[in-house]
Amino acid sequence: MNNDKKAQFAFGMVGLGTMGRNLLLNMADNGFAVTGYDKSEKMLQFFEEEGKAHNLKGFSDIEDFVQSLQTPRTIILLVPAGPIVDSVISELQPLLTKGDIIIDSGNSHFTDTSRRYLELKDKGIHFFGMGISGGEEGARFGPSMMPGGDKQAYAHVKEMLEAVSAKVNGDPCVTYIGAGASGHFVKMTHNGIEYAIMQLLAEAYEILKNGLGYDNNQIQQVFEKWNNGRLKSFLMEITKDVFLVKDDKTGGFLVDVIKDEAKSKGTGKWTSQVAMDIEMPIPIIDTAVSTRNLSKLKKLRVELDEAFGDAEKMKVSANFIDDLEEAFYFAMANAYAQGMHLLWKASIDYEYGLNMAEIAKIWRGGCIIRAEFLEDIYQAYQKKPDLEHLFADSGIQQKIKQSLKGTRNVVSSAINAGLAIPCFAAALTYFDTLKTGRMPSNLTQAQRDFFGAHTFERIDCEGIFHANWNQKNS
Ligand SMILES: NC(=O)C1=CN([C@@H]2O[C@H](COP(=O)(O)OP(=O)(O)OC[C@H]3O[C@@H](n4cnc5c(N)ncnc54)[C@H](OP(=O)(O)O)[C@@H]3O)[C@@H](O)[C@H]2O)C=CC1
Ligand SMILES: O=C(CO)[C@H](O)[C@H](O)COP(=O)(O)O
Repeated sequence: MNNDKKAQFAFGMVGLGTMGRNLLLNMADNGFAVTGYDKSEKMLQFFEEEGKAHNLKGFSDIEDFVQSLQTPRTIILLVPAGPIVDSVISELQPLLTKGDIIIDSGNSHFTDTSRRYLELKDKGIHFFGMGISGGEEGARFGPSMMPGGDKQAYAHVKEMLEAVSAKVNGDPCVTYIGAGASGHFVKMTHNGIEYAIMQLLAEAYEILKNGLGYDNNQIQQVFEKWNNGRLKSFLMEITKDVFLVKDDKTGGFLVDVIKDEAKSKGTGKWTSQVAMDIEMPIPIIDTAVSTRNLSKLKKLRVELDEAFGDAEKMKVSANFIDDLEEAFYFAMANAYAQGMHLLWKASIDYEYGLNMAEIAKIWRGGCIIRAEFLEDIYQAYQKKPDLEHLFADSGIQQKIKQSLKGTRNVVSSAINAGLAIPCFAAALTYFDTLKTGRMPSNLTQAQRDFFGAHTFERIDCEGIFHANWNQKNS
């Protein structure tokens, strides 16, 4: 796109909160003339602060906003997910022209996106569900973006999205994800992985603090060291920095005065719900969601803490921190593997046609789950694009094998001490189950047939069987 074309106002933003405001400025910085609309007074404030310095226009009337844009218009929505998205679309729709594009970049549920995609397709409007990740900073200086929708319409937005996205080795952290709601499905899964990694970091903190008795400075140093190695990631980086921040009110560390109840907006829960629907096991993500819910049971936890007593200090060997690094690597790898496995299955079930290597590639930069390990994931799926599970890759297998001893030591030591490490434990039990050639599920099948005549299959011949299990007295 030449500069004259970029200077034509064809891109608009609805919602100028944390994400919309920053993405709009990012687009303007990249030479795109952009128009913003927000129903609140934020709009006027925003354009007073930023309007003069950039190629920006702002409107508080939605009709003026739409009319200010040249066709085909591209309108990005960064408003809260849910009914507000529907209400904005119904306000916009009569004002639009066939061929215009709406991109919903909020964290919408992918089933809402499928519905909106079909409703707008009927009206000649291209609808993209585009996950965006990177928070405030990412939106401003380079997020990772996951657009799904009409492939031909993508050509209209490709250059702009590539320009504003984060870059890794010069490659943009955005790609066409696939048909329909695939963009939002992939973003939802990204957030599921985000929940899992955040919980693993919290459990590492628990082990260091309550298992080993480390103070915040020592904990900070461990995370800092890890962030200089193979565990390097955005979440590790911000976590190490959390332990540096002092509280103005008490003079102590801020982290120590934060209430231990973790909130959530729902994307992690959706990941688990969908995984159950399509029968894909993602127990680390499920456990991370449940653990946030457990954290909310503060009153009950305090009561039971008094009844059952504290965890013990861990009795550990000299190289325990190295074991913990291995355990973190192992559990983190399992969390990414489960997320990728979910995407692999969703791609088949929903006919998304996902390119797993490309997804790993655009997650290497800009997004919340960006991590050194994504380079390994990218390489594995590049080598074998239809890889069912990350652990079927021989390179990954080597690394997992090397981290197993330390993982078993950490998980068993923590469990023996009575420390809660639900996601580390879920990672290990998931792995141990996945590598079990013959599970005890034959017994489950026998029980189902016993009480409900649900039938079973045999290992020695084809067919469906039912047995008379009431033979004890015969
Ligand atoms: N914050 C983050 O780190 C990330 C957020 N997201 C997703 O992006 C979306 C936006 O998030 P975020 O920017 O944080 O949210 P904010 O609440 O900061 O911003 C949303 C903006 O939309 C405005 N708005 C609400 N209703 C309307 C309407 N009917 N017409 C026009 N404007 C409206 C709000 O105005 P008012 O405040 O007056 O209601 C507000 O200015 C959400 O879906 C979120 O889940 C995705 C990735 C990261
Ligand atoms: O999408 C995001 C990052 O990728 C958001 O920050 C996300 O909404 C955070 O989720 P939650 O509030 O449930 O922790």
